Amino acid sequence: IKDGWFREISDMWPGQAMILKVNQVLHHEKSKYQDVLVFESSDHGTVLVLDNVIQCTERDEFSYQEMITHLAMNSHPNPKSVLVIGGGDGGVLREVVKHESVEKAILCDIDEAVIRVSKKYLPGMSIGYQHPNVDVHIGDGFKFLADRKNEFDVIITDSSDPEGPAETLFQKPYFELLYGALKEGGVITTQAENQWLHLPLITKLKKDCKEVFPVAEYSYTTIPTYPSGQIGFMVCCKDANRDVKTPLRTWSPEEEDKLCKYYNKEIHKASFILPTFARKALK
Ligand SMILES: NCCCN[C@H]1CC[C@H](N)CC1
Repeated sequence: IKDGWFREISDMWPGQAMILKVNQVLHHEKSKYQDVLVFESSDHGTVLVLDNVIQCTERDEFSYQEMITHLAMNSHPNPKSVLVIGGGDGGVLREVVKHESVEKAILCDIDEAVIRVSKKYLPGMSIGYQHPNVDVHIGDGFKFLADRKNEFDVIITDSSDPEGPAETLFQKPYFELLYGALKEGGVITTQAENQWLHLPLITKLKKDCKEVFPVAEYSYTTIPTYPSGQIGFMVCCKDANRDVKTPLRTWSPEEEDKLCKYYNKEIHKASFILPTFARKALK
């Protein structure tokens, strides 16, 4: 932070940077895995930063948390057991428990510091931890999945970027673990980066997913404070006949307005419509 501004400079988005005005730093520590920073911004609420990369801001986190969750949950007929890998801020859990069908939701994040700090400084997201059907596991998602077979209806990988603790969550062996941990008809979503910045990575990601899952589609949402203002998801299903681009289950318009600020059944479908340059690369 210099002259009251935070700059998100990284070689993952060369030559550009999001810059946010800082009112005050609330917390800063070196955890076992990464640098953890929380600051009060002038216009985006409280901001969580890991290794100098913006993870979420109170102003726009709902876009990402709702889409990565409901794209998966509404592509499953009756999701009862759900696993979140990463997601330490609690926002995805908050979205998962909006579905009454959920009997058990487990969150597995490698870094206890992110959970501890989110509970203290991000109450609007960490509210997800308060639900009675939620269990928290501190550990490497890769190891957690290794001995879980045929257990989950939905697995959401809410990860940071490939540079850092989440590196293995973008590789094919991880998708094979996900496949094994899913029950029949299971659905996954993963954080799948930005089509303007990471198209080669997304192309490889989709190729790897298609070698493991019969259905694998890229979807994206708009989110002002992520690099280039949007982020994508890989949506995969074990059932070759499942059309993940159309929600299987929908809330009524009134319920949609009550439950979500971004996700709705139209944007579920629209999120898979890609610009030609991305559609060609991801064919
Ligand atoms: N629950 C928030 C997870 C954060 N997701 C990522 C953070 C880093 C970004 N460059 C990409 C999304």
